[in-house]
Amino acid sequence: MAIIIDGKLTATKYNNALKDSINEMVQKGNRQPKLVVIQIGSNEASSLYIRNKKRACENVGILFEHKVFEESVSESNLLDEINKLNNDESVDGFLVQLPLPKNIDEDKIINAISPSKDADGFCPITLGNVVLNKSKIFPGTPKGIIRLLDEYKIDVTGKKVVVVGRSNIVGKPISIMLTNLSATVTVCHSKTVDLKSETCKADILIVAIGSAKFIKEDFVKDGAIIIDVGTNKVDGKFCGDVDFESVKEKVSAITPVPGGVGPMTVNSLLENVFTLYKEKVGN
Ligand SMILES: Nc1nc(=O)c2c([nH]1)NC[C@@H]1CN(c3ccc(C(=O)N[C@@H](CCC(=O)O)C(=O)O)cc3)C=[N+]21
Repeated sequence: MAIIIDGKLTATKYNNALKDSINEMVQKGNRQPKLVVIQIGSNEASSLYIRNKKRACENVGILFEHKVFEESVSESNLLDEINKLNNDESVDGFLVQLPLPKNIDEDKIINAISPSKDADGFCPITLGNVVLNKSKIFPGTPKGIIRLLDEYKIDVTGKKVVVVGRSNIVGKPISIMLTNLSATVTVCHSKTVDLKSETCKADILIVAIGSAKFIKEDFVKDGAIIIDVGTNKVDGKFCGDVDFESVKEKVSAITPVPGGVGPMTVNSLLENVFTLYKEKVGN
């Protein structure tokens, strides 16, 4: 039976350490850090994730503001709001919850976020610095995955890592961050010719495609480590991109859904806010 990599426990541990660091800053007379989350429309999954972010912020002592816009909001109104937040000194970081309505250009919105306020780590300057291995801010899910591997003493140096999915927020940045950590990384996607032959070579398999239980036992190598980024809802219950029941006897370690990567994503967001905050208030 595989080791279950406990993201919930690990996130709680890091959140508690962060809470202490924030407390220390406030004891020294600094203001509290502040995060603003912009939501457009009322997508059910987004509302749930935002609730989790809010709860986590309140637990560690980060002020949280939730700004909700109608589904019909114009791109220019949204850009005005982003501009206001870029210039609001009481705000350390903000993010625009994805996905956005079809009439809004996601690139344009993310591009408008100042790198000094980029809590998600999605803006082009931040991602450029990630590529160059000189960033202090990282996209939440990739950062959370690397922390989780570290917590479980899984050294990636020289390991064969296969990433399935090439999104801007998970697949691409995690493949670059692991390359910077000296892993040998293969990125697979919908046009990969023989996916199974690639995933079966992985010492560490990271799956971020958003397709419920897509990876079955015949896609994994004996003893592999599986990181499941998927958060799919099936019959009202969360499940990952990996068929947990199918692979669990074959692999050496696996992240569950829920309770795996998700809570680490939220912890990383809070860490990013604290990093941005320290750059503003000093140490
Ligand atoms: N601008 C932006 N930034 C994001 O960081 C962002 C986004 N858009 N759009 C959607 C994805 C998805 N995401 C998750 C956050 C928390 C959980 C999470 O807390 N998951 C729990 C399950 C939920 C629960 O049980 O409460 C878990 O896996 O244990 C999952 C996924 C952030 N995302």
